Amino acid sequence: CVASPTALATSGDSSSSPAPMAQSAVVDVNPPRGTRDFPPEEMRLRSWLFDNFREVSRSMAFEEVDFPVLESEALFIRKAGEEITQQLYNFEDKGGRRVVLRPEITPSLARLVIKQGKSVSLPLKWFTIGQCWRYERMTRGRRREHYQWNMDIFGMPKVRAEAELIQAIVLLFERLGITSSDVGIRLSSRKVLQAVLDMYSVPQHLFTQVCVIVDKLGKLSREEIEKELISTGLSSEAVQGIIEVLSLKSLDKLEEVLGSGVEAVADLKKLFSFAEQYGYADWICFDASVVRGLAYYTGIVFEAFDREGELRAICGGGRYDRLLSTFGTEDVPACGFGFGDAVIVELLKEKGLLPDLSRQIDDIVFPLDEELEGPASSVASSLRKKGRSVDLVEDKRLKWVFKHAERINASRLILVGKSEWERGMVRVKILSTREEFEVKAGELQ
Ligand SMILES: CC(=O)Nc1cnc2ccccc2c1
Repeated sequence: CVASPTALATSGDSSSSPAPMAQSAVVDVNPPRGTRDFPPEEMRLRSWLFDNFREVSRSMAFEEVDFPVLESEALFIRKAGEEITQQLYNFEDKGGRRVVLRPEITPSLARLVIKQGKSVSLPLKWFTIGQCWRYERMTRGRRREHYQWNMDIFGMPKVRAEAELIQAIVLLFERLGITSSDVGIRLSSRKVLQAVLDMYSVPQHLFTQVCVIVDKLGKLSREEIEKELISTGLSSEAVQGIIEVLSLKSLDKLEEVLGSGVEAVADLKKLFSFAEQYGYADWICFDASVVRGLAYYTGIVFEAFDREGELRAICGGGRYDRLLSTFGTEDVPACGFGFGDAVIVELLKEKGLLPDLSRQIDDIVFPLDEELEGPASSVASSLRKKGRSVDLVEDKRLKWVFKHAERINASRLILVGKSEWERGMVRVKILSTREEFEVKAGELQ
């Protein structure tokens, strides 16, 4: 049966306060659970943040790309037990296709690289800012969508790619006023874990599962981690060996344990020497416990965190040299990061670094009476063609117009009055100096 209007009005979650009980019910005006609206003020902050993402991407000579938010589910079916693949926002469309709202962007990037195949020359440096989704059980009450800035390099096998991506992250933080005493970037390599598993002759097929489990260090207790590792079939020596190596915080100690000439150590040393040359050495530190939670990473991995507070991950990424072969084609070395829109804003709030983003309009054009609405249109139109932002206001009292001018921080008020217009003039009021004068309408700019 069709829900009665009252049922409609009261449906939805408790946080959506239903409109007062009118005869015909109002739909639930809140967005779906876990999603956000962006009214003008929030949208100005989001645009400011995204413009900074874009500016850094431009300065690094990355090209912008984009993809559908809707993707085939097949792109995200992975067996490593990652949280992200256990919370797919998936469904069957009307054509019976298994589709998802994408939980991340890297697989779409890889899909496009494969699709473009031989027609693109490597290396590719691509970026995008896109909405990602997850379907969490109501319990957690966490957000089900966020926007991510992704920067990825395809076809650059050496550590230069990681060095470039870390510079992009540091440039972004510096643009926002965040310093290396606010935020650090922890880095390591999954080849460290690979070397440890080899030491204990752990079969290769367990590698990604072990990575996903070890990534929970800091979220789960050490006992829980050990239990999960044992349950994948690791010997307790291997488990102890892993935990011991992952607690290392110095490259030299790592070299002692793994032996010299290990690829992981060479890569990381190279990256640290690059960091000196780029000038971001004081932002980064080696931390063997960094593995990141995505199954496809194969090499260096990194994440930025706030040095105070609960050490939240602000962004993270790494090398994924073998993702394309999981889609059935030959591998292209790749490296990238994702930078979410939520934690960074929390951090900026805590640091008092949120910018003042009030509205800023150049001109208000206001006809002083109805018969001047036509002339006011031509005045507004010619100013707009000259690139001015113009708010054309009518049917208001002058008192309201002055208040409105203040609210939107207009620079000028252009009054179109009968006597002036008959002489081909308009009255201009500069709102900052209160200066007022007449100008020939045709000469206004
Ligand atoms: C802090 C936050 O909103 N995180 C968040 C929110 N939505 C997501 C959706 C997909 C993947 C990761 C996500 C992460």
